[in-house]
Amino acid sequence: MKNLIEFKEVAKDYQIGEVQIKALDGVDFSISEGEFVVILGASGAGKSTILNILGGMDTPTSGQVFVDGQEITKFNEKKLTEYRGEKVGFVFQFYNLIPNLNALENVEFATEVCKNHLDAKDILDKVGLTNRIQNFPSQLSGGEQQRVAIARAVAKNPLLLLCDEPTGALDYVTGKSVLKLLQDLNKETKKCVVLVTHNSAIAPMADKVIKVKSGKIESITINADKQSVEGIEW
Ligand SMILES: Nc1ncnc2c1ncn2[C@@H]1O[C@H](COP(=O)(O)OP(=O)(O)OP(=O)(O)O)[C@@H](O)[C@H]1O
Repeated sequence: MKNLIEFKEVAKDYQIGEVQIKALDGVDFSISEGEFVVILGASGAGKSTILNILGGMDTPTSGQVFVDGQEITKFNEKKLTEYRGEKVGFVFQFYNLIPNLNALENVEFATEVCKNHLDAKDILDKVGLTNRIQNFPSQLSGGEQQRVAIARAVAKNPLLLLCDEPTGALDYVTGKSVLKLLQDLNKETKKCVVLVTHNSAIAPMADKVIKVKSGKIESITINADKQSVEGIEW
């Protein structure tokens, strides 16, 4: 299958006073169209830095990143803003919904600027929130808020769905149902999902597992027989 994403020798350094932190150090990997990828590693390994660079929210110190044939590391601010707006859907640990907009308005607000967006109501149906679209975030459970956040990301009809610890604030059962939703959406829409986590137990649900350690790639594994989330226990 065609490569959708390529990281080539990507490095990210932070200078804090006298100390240089190598958040990423020569990171190479590729991701194919439609893949469900889990980026796994301990706290501080560099997972979020990879995701932020891939999402155009951060830029590397050196190296190249290609997405869909374009070198995003050559993009200026304007092109990066377009890229973030049109091509990338984000799902974060703490949902980041707008408190004074209801579920439907949260999704519509995000899709307003996207040319190829999908119908907000249809997507909220798909994530199981048909009867909750008028609710404000404070009137929704954590799991429901994360479903709204996923709907908001998916409704943009992006090229990639990037998820940073999407179940980090949820209990086991709710977290599992959110992972199942992401797995189902990946299967149905064939959109590439990249999910960052420290939970190695969920690795079997991925097509590809990229392990990160101290800013370097420790291993890249292809799961020949990936599993449905329902069949995984942790
Ligand atoms: N803005 C920053 N300034 C200085 N150091 C940073 C900055 N952002 C990240 N780092 C450092 O870079 C390294 C990688 O951080 P990163 O957030 O990517 O790790 P992570 O694997 O996502 O960790 P976690 O699971 O705890 O979120 C860490 O040592 C972190 O302290």
